[in-house]
Amino acid sequence: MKTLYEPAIHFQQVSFSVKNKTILKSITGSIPKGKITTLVGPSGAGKTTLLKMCNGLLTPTEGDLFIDDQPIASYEPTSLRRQVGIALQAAPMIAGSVFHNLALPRSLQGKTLTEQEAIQYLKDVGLDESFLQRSTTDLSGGQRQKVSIARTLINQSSILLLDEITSALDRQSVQDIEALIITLNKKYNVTMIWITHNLQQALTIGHYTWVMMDGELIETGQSSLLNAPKNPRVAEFVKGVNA
Ligand SMILES: Nc1ncnc2c1ncn2[C@@H]1O[C@H](COP(=O)(O)OP(=O)(O)OP(=O)(O)O)[C@@H](O)[C@H]1O
Repeated sequence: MKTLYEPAIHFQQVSFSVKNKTILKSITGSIPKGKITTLVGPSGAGKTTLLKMCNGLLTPTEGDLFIDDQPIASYEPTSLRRQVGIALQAAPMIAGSVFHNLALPRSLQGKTLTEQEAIQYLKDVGLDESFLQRSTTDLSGGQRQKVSIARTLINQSSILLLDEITSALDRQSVQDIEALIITLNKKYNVTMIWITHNLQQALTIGHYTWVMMDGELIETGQSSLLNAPKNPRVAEFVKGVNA
């Protein structure tokens, strides 16, 4: 398939069914390399299921998925998880210090993270070195999300999956995380897929947007498509959200 941009991820007629229920229906499309693609659609549309395909947490029941032009099945699972990082709304952490959590991805590979490196990663996400020894249980929601994002940087992932990472945050923290994601995208050229229910966020943060409905990919294009959708199903969805 010819695309105008280099794809980081390509879905070729990807379907996913579980217990006779079809959750994803023949998804075909490409996620552009180095850009932010926002993924929107009503609750239950299949957004998280699609995201989980991208780092091997779920496997298509039909169709093919390619990362950097290679079939996803050809990747060794742990190296795939390193290459494709994920940050979730709940920003799950293990009990202990921020440093302990940052060092975890390295220690899983039998490697160490120095304090100096950890401080640099904290700086990348706008936290100073005093956070290094803080307990993760004492962090605010926004700070937790920043640590969770810093943890994904440690693997130097080329693709980052973001699932509703600002949904539980106050307005200031939402703005901080949005600015952080834009900065990191530019600095490290990371391909990002960001699921959001906030259409304004999808529009302003995304370079590109995918719209899903009932397990189908019903529209893709530059995020400005959300301003004046030509597809009547997208128009109805946007109108419903903004009502
Ligand atoms: N393991 C499973 N078994 C059965 N049904 C599932 C399973 N996983 C997901 N589903 C169903 O598939 C549909 C899509 O779920 P998914 O979480 O991908 O949607 P979503 O668009 O991310 O929704 P939301 O915006 O509410 O998070 C939903 O109807 C969900 O209940």
